[in-house]
Amino acid sequence: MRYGDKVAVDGLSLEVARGSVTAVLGPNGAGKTTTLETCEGYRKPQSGSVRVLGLDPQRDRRDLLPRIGVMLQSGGAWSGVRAREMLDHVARLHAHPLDTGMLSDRLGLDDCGSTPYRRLSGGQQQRLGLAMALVGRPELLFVDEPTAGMDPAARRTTWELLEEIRADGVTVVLTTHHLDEAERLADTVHIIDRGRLIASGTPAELTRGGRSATIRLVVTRPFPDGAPESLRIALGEGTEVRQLDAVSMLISGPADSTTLSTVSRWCEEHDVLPESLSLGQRTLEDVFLELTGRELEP
Ligand SMILES: Nc1ncnc2c1ncn2[C@@H]1O[C@H](COP(=O)(O)OP(=O)(O)OP(=O)(O)O)[C@@H](O)[C@H]1O
Repeated sequence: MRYGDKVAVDGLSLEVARGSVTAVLGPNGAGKTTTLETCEGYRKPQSGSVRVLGLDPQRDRRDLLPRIGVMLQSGGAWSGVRAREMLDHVARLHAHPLDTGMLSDRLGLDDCGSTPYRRLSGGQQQRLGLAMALVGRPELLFVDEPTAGMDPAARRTTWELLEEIRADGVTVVLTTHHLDEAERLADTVHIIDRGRLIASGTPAELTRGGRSATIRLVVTRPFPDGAPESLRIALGEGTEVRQLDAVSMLISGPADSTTLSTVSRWCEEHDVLPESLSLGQRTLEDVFLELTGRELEP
């Protein structure tokens, strides 16, 4: 997919299993929305092919639309329409809609049902978007950044709702640049960067093994000056040391037993008393860093 000279999605190839939750994870501008919009039939790829529920999203649009739910990243409602009116309107477009009262209640939209769309908070607009995508009982749900702009409570409710939807057998494809969201919700994660697929697998497969380990060191009183540099020298080539605050550091280095013992010896030599020294599991952030040399959420 290109916009003029700009190649937004480049030779990306992925499959989504029915009944699964798939996360397309990547930084801003990676091509996530373009990928979704191509699957939804809003964009025509210049090359390659897309099949959704066995149908061509462009050619078979009329047959596909009643079977999918789409939550756009923003918009999707007229600015003056009241939240509940919009949801009821979308429900009437479907043959067997869900009960809109139940959906409003479940998504915490009852309090703002008579508020015009443009006056809803970002999180409320997101929740209304999700309700609109769900009301037609889709077989397949596309959600673009489902929890962007939501407070922590609304995020949790949305995650629970998406888990319930999966339990009902609905296939979910979501985009996110939040690692915790992908780790919590997805059966399969596709990491994309600059329009290309750079890794795919279950969160466990992607974070297992690898070349690096993450060690978190928390000490009882502030580190001496130059501590990160001195620790990096002690650990040698291929190790990164990041000071998080006055008393904690994050060390990413080779996944072998000597790394931990070197850190503990360095503490002893520098009269630093560890409060905790823990070897952490690799996260999707580490995977992204390893593959691209950049951080996913700077
Ligand atoms: N309509 C457009 N015209 C020109 N360039 C575009 C257009 N839409 C997207 N792009 C460019 O294509 C690339 C991919 O954009 P896309 O919106 O698909 O990324 P994204 O991963 O969804 O990002 P975000 O997380 O910020 O939403 C970006 O470089 C973006 O600037």
